[in-house]
Amino acid sequence: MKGWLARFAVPLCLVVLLILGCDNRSGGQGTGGATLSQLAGGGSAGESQVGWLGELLGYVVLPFLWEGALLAVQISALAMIGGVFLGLGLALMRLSAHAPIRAFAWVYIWFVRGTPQLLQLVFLYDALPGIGIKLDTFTTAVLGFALNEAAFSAEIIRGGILSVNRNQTVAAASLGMGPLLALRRIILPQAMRAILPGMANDTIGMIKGTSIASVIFVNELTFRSQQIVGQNFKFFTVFAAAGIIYLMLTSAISLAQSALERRFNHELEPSAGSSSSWKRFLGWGASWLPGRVAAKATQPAAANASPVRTAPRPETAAERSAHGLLWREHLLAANASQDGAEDRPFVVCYNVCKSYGGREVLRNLDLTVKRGEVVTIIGPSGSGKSTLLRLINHLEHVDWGDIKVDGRYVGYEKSGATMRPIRDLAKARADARIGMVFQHFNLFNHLTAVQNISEAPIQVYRQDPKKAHDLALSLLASVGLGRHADHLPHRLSGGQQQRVAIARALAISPRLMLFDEPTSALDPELVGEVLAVIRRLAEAGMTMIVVTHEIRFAREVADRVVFMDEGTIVEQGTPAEVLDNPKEERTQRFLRMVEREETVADA
Ligand SMILES: Nc1ncnc2c1ncn2[C@@H]1O[C@H](COP(=O)(O)OP(=O)(O)OP(=O)(O)O)[C@@H](O)[C@H]1O
Repeated sequence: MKGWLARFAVPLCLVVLLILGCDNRSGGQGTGGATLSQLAGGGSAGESQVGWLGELLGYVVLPFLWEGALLAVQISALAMIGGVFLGLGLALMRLSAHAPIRAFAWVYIWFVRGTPQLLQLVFLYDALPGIGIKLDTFTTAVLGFALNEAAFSAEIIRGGILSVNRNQTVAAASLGMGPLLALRRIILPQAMRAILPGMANDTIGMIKGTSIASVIFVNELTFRSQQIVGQNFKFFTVFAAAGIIYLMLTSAISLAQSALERRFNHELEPSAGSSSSWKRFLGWGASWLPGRVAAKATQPAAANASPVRTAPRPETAAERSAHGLLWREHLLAANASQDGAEDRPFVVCYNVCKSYGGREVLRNLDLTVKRGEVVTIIGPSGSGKSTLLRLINHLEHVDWGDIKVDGRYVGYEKSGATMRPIRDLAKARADARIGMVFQHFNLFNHLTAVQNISEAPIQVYRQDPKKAHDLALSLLASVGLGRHADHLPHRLSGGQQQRVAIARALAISPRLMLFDEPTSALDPELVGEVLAVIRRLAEAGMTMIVVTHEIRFAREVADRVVFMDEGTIVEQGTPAEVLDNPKEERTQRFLRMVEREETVADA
């Protein structure tokens, strides 16, 4: 109730005062309104006994004013649509990697935001005929408002896009999504929550701002009010009526905003919260505050859901065998096209160099991985392990050297001694079918577990949605999360999220799986459930490169352990060779340090 009062008491008081003030200032004579036809026809206000409220309502329902309001709405709607599309283009230009494109968008936004809209309208109205373009006043107004809106919405959209974690784009790219697909399916739906309030503000501002179109003789609501006032001099009553009409129009925008915010609230699951847009607008039901919405959202479903941090139910032998079969089937499908090249090294990195801002991160690195081999990479922080994985999947360009997966470059063409990225990098990544699992899971926050998994098969690989959905459900079951199919990522524990991320990578039928410290962001009690899934993948014969700090795990699953330091491979061999009898002093020092840490953790 308090919140309701705080939100609406002040505006309501202002409206009441305005109405009372109108009555007093219009003479307080208790005069009634003129008949509508008199007003519309320009006749003087007739006297009646309906009182000030009746007079005000008379103006509010006046078709002459509503026609003007309709014009204002038409101009705003068309200009808003044009402005948003142009604004999206400008926002993307502002985020472009090419400086001239960024500069062009910046100058446009700077110029349009820095000059009064009134001047822009008058300029368009007077200057365009000078170059042979003659537009009517309505079209000029729509064009003027759209061009102006584009500059403002560009910055709102850019802000929304920037508010989405960059890891979402990286995860989309790793699944073979191109920049536009990732923007449409992953980034914009998440950015909408940040974009909507600003856009609603702009739309409301534009509906009110259409009044300045009267300078080029657009006959909209304010202009029409002025016409009536010019004939009956009832300034306050007529303008108060116009104000009420504006308020009704802008309230409709607020309602639409409320409904859209609900639609794009990825913390709110479909089953949670049933309050309508009206209730939300009025402050009843779910709160406008995201925190409270989220809290409310989780309550009803929580009763049915299992507690988030449960120990995984041990898998039965039958389940294990069924999941093993599913994964083997998956592997066979992915490898079907390969033409008897079993003996060829599957991943070949040769003389790979990578620097960031002059700092060498990988130095002349050579690594080969055989088909079906499990290679774990260990090494101190900053030694370039994650960078190597990102280069193999071409999430980053190599500076020098060669990387081939199954005998092919992933999105490069060779030019002399250097590799040049090709134009359709997304397609190359999709064709390579390299599944990647990240340290911080990078699940798409607005999609449920099952949607996260089926997104790439449907959108990138054009699989039948029903089949993709069924496969996603089986993969979820295979990682022990069958009951969590419809849960959004924030409802899952870290271990569960990571298992969904593994299932998502498996859904693209990968021929190679890259794991980038898959357990290092997890609480110790959740590590086991993720390692169990990776272990089963290894048993199924998946080729894998796993960057990890889990030495015990590396010892258990790896065919080969690679120790990296300062951007190069210091030592590699079987787990027994590298972990039990390391030759290099640097490896020995690292393992002693890890052992100390593990002892402390175990204690
Ligand atoms: N995009 C980037 N821009 C600039 N520097 C980067 C970038 N990515 C990585 N680096 C730097 O490259 C070095 C190697 O990073 P990388 O993440 O590959 O190391 P790592 O061995 O995986 O470390 P950790 O185990 O801590 O994840 C680090 O010093 C890091 O700061």
